[in-house]
Amino acid sequence: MSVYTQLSQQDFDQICELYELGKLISFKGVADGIENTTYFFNTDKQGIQSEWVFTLFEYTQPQALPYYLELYDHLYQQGVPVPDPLLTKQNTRLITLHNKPGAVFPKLPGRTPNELTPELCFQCGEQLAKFHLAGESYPQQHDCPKGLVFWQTSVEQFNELSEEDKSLIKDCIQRYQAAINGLPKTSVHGDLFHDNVLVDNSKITAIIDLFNASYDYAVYDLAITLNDWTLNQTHRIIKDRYQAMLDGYQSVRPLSEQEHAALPIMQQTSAMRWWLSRIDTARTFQSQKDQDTTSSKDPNQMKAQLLALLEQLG
Ligand SMILES: Nc1ncnc2c1ncn2[C@@H]1O[C@H](COP(=O)(O)OP(=O)(O)OP(=O)(O)O)[C@@H](O)[C@H]1O
Ligand SMILES: N[C@@H](CCO)C(=O)O
Repeated sequence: MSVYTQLSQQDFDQICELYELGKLISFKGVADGIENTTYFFNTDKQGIQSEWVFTLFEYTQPQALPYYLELYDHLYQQGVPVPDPLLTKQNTRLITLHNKPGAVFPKLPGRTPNELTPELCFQCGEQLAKFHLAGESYPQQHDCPKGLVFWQTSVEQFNELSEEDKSLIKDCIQRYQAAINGLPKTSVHGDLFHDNVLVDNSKITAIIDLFNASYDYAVYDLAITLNDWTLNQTHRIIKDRYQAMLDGYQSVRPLSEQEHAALPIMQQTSAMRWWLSRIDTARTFQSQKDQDTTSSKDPNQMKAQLLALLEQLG
């Protein structure tokens, strides 16, 4: 479920007016995604029909939105295939609707990939490395709200965690802290799971959902991506996919020796990070939404991933 706020024809007429998009043809809510309300809508301006995406931000911290939207634009200008958020007549990228911030993006071609072939993993690695290189010149820096401080606090506070879970997490945090000194940082996507990529004709056409982006370690971002794209259902590494993603990444941005050495602990950190943030999301849903929470993802999958990665990577 990803339509938390029901939008009407009047809302879309207002959006068309604010962005000078011409006449509304149709609109429909999008059933993917978790955190935001997403709609597709079509317009006609002087006979030219266009497709758009409207996102109403339900949970993203409003003060961080300019950072994300300008990052989209920065990456787009450098040739990374992200949708460039539209400017309104007033030259802003954000509008307010139902007392919440919202933005319009061009609807890019393609669909979430069904099959993560080694060829697609190679392309994803290439695109991520291009993202990291382009991200180096982005002037704004933003810490990930789901970073070290969040891990340290939530491991103490979440009563969903057993004592054994807590020591597993604390051990992971310690090893992360020992590995990071001197690792290069850049603007990272932070959530390049395969459902944040669109594919058309076996080619990646878009990278979407930059709302977990931050200034962070490039190799940590690669680890997040590897964990989603190159592990099987029981969290075992699928070697040809894993190697293909690393090759694709390094064809654009070779990893340093230190980054290579840090990769296993970064993969474990990624599993730990999503374990904690999935618990956090489930808590937020329970406290703020009187509705079906089945769309929030299972935190225990990430605990299992962490355990499997510890077994495989040491
Ligand atoms: N610019 C775009 N072009 C085409 N489709 C898009 C675009 N942006 C979003 N979508 C579609 O809308 C869906 C939901 O978008 P998005 O992933 O941003 O939502 P979300 O609620 O933030 O998701 P998440 O759970 O990953 O945080 C995507 O899976 C994709 O199908
Ligand atoms: N990709 C994340 C959801 C991000 O909103 C997860 O699998 O938990």
